[in-house]
Amino acid sequence: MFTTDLRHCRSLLFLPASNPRAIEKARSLAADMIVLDLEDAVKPEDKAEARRAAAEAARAGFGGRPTAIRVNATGSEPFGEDIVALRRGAADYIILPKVTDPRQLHDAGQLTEKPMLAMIETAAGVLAAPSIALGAAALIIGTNDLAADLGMPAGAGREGLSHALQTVVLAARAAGIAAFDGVYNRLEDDDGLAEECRQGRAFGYDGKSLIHPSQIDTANRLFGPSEDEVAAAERLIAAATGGAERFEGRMIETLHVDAARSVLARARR
Ligand SMILES: CC(C)(COP(=O)(O)OP(=O)(O)OC[C@H]1O[C@@H](n2cnc3c(N)ncnc32)[C@H](O)[C@@H]1OP(=O)(O)O)[C@@H](O)C(=O)NCCC(=O)NCCSC(=O)C[C@H](O)C(=O)O
Ligand SMILES: [Mg+2]
Repeated sequence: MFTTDLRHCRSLLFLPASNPRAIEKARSLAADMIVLDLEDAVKPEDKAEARRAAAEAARAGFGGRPTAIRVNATGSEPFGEDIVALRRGAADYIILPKVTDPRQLHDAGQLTEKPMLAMIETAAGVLAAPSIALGAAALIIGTNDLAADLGMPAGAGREGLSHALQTVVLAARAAGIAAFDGVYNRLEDDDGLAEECRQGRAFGYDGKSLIHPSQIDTANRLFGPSEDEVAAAERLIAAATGGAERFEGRMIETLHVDAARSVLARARR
């Protein structure tokens, strides 16, 4: 299931690899990527068993959907065992958390054959994002850790993260890779989740990290092109004759035709 183009992924469902019920449940869920977590969702005493369970779950697969394993951060005690144990396993991707320097990806790459997604979760990571992106298959912003690293008070909202949110997308696009938004923690606030998905998409993110099955439909709907967008793209392509021209009261050029074709390609996937 390996592909280097992850821009079609709208929903990345994280689950603790130490939770067998969640693993079982994930097999029937419509997330575009399943992420088995070994890092912050797993207690220290459960790390070894979670590593074993993640390898087994990836081997069994998730109905052909891409599977990633988030290992513990480089420099942490379990990191070495994680990366070595999983290097030839069945997971399609490794997710490296708290990347602050491109050398971490390079060094981890000596220990695994898997393509790696890098999580940007600290001020240092944001500032190094353009060079980190050059060695990654995608970037994921870790908004919880980042808010903590920046010293933002609990419940501060995302305004203070806007520079980082934009920087991560810029870095990903400059490197030609996908960018994924962070998680939304409030499990029972569907409107808040939808608002954050719309905001993430407006920033240019391809999809969102998720923590609960109830969040999948919203992310898939809001990160995929809507029916209105598809219809508008079809009208634009049918009307365009090349060069600058008037279309439905606005100026369009070749780049708008290319963008409309991308919308249709994304809708097809
Ligand atoms: C957040 C949770 C701890 C909530 O758990 P709980 O209240 O027990 O959930 P429910 O009772 O509503 O669950 C109903 C059923 O759904 C299954 N379930 C729950 N979550 C998941 C999931 N993520 N994937 C698959 N299935 C899931 C339950 O097993 C129930 O099934 P059943 O028993 O058969 O009915 C919990 O949702 C959870 O653990 N979520 C994931 C947490 C996680 O992975 N965290 C790491 C990623 S967060 C991140 O990356 C932050 C980043 O690092 C940053 O810094 O920002
Ligand atoms: Mg984190």
